[in-house]
Amino acid sequence: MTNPARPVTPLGILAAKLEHIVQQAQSTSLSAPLKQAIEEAYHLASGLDPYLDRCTTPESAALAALAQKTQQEDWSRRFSDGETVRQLEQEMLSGHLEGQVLKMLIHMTKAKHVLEVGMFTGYSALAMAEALPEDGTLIACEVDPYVAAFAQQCFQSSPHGNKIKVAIGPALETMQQLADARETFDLVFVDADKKEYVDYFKLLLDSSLLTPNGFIVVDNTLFQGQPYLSNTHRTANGEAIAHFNQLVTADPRVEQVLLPVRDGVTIIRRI
Ligand SMILES: C[S@@+](CC[C@H](N)C(=O)[O-])C[C@H]1O[C@@H](n2cnc3c(N)ncnc32)[C@H](O)[C@@H]1O
Repeated sequence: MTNPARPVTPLGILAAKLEHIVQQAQSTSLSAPLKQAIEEAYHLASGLDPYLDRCTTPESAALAALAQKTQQEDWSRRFSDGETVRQLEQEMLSGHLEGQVLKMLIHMTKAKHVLEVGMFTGYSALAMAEALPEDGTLIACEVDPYVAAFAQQCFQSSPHGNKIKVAIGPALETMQQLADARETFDLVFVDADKKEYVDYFKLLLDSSLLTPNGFIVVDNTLFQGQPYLSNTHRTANGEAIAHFNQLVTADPRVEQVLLPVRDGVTIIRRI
């Protein structure tokens, strides 16, 4: 049994709101041109994601299977039964478009050593591993042992799974241990606790974890639109991302671009 994912991106939320408005507008006395304009706005918003998917190289069979397995899992039950340490949800998975963006970034930068901060069921980790050379490595930080085991099982069915090493524990501790061990990474993908994003960023820039020409790629930097909406609409995570975005923008050590891919992806380069 699969459950439909709820919209968690600015575009997905906009499309869902417009769908609701289209339905409400049917039973009102709005003029026909206004009803048509509302419907056109809905199609403009709701058609984009499926079109991006269709125009993007399909995901591998291993990634498709991992996504399906994630969708079929009863995450609320796992949490209430005490199997996961926090409430996880299928919407955490990055997915086809973002996975392909990450793969392209690995190819374009010729990264060989990658660090992932926040793995969940391993979709982005496996997508990046698929783009790494045979001797490439990826260390994935994940605090939840249940989901770490879930991901490791999925990695076994891919020829690229052996490039991935999972570090179970709080990401900041793992990152500090890696820094102390003088490990370095060409690309770091940040996708764990939104309230810790500032700390991940500071540690990456203040240590030698990032190679001199390395890149930091950060997920959810549009956080459902909350950073650019009035702060009365912000959750604690939305507030944390708004603060993170401000901090990065003001940091003279880096240049960055925020791309409206899924829930926002920021690419950061140390200058
Ligand atoms: C949004 S999900 C990651 C999604 C994944 N990158 C993907 O693309 O499918 C965030 C993950 O970070 C983990 N996490 C949250 N806080 C963490 C922390 N302090 N240290 C390590 N992992 C953490 C959560 O357990 C969750 O699995």
